Amino acid sequence: MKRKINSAEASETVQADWISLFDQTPPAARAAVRDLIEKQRHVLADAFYERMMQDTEARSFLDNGIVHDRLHASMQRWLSTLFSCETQEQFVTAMAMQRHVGEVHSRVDVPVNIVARGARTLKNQIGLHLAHGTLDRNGLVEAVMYVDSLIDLAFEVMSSAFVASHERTARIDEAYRSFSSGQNMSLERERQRSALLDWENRYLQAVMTALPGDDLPRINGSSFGLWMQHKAPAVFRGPSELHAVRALMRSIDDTLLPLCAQQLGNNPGEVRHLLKQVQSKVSELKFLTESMFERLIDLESGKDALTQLLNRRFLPAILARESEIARTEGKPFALLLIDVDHFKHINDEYGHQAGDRVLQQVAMILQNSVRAGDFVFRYGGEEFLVVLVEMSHAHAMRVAEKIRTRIADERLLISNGGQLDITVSIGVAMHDGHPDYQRLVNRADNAMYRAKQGGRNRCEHDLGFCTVPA
Ligand SMILES: Nc1nc2c(ncn2[C@@H]2O[C@H](COP(=O)(O)OP(=O)(O)OP(=O)(O)O)[C@@H](O)[C@H]2O)c(=O)[nH]1
Repeated sequence: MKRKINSAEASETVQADWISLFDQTPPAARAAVRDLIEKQRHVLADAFYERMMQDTEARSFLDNGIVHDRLHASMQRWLSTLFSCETQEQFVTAMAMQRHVGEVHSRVDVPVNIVARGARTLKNQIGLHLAHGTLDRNGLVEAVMYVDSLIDLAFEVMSSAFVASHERTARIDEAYRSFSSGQNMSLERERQRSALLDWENRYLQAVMTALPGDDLPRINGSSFGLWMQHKAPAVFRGPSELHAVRALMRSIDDTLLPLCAQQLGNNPGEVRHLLKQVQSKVSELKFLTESMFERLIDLESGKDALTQLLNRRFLPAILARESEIARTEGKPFALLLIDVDHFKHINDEYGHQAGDRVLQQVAMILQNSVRAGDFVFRYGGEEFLVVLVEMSHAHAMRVAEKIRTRIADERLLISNGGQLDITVSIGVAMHDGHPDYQRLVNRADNAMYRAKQGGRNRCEHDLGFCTVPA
């Protein structure tokens, strides 16, 4: 098990590095830097912001009067605090300041690369000022190295606080998401269906009874609208449909309702026309909402709706865990990537429904060909992925071959009592100790591709760096 370094140990290392930097840098060089910073901190802060404002990415975080004024003062404070450290106590205070800055950056979501760019800018600016000062060549080198190392130390502390805070936020976000989506989603779907219907009815009633210029009920303020704006982003994790839902609601509220209100009592023909437009937008809203809920319900259950196999959602977690077991307990695993041959032809010749039935039967054969501890996924349209746990290469090849022959021998049923012979191509890859599981999937994919190239209805393998005998 990899031992994690805790933050106390990490800050001890930074402190030890600072002490040795302090000891190695002659007092004259440190004093020259400290004096320069005290005299020029305003100029340095100016130059820093001027440079960062030229940067499109950075500008979006700084382009605001209050932020600019406050940050300008904090930048000067930051420079003074960091470069005036003479005692260990002052250094501890300076490092606490770096942690605080890292946490603020995480809350504001300033990307680390922008902070690194800022650090580089500052080093540059201070270096230029030093170069124009009175230090001799040696003194200049010592002072520049001191500035670089001290800013690097500050950046290191800032980054580790940033990462820790980001991880905390991500965990909380994830917990909130699971909590939100863990609620009964089928029930929530019903609730939102009826909330939308309820708004539609209220709107229709208002159109019948309201007088010209009266306000019509806005969809954004309805129970459906509020749920979509505030809860849906956490539940659906921001799929593109959600943007479309919001755009539709905006166009109803901002365009159609005001036009409709103007025409009430004046122009019944125009009101009818607008009503139809609202109804068509509501139909789109219903469709989008249904498809978001449907996808979520499938995903949450971890099951593929057609085959009842695992969907891809848990694949990264399962492969990461199996890689860990293989690494720590020496229990290798194998991956099979199985692709139905000429599946497009089956769809074209016998129809999509027949294709679906074939996929269901292949899924059943796969489930019945592996042990209870193995994992079977629907990986893509007509692609399946099997994780064979605690498996030698020779054994994995035997399982692959068994699956291939079973599928080739079985007559699959399609509608109207028809039967079909199909074959599959299989790529086998053994876990070879590489920690990146995507590489393992790619290797199985390459082997499967070779099986296709080699004439289909066959198994090919990829051993990677594995030394297991075949
Ligand atoms: N019936 C059905 N068809 C699907 C599903 N998912 C994907 N497909 C179809 O599967 C077909 C895959 O075709 P291709 O990728 O060309 O592969 P192929 O015809 O199997 O050819 P080879 O893999 O080269 O042997 C496409 O026509 C997809 O539309 C599904 O859920 N049901």
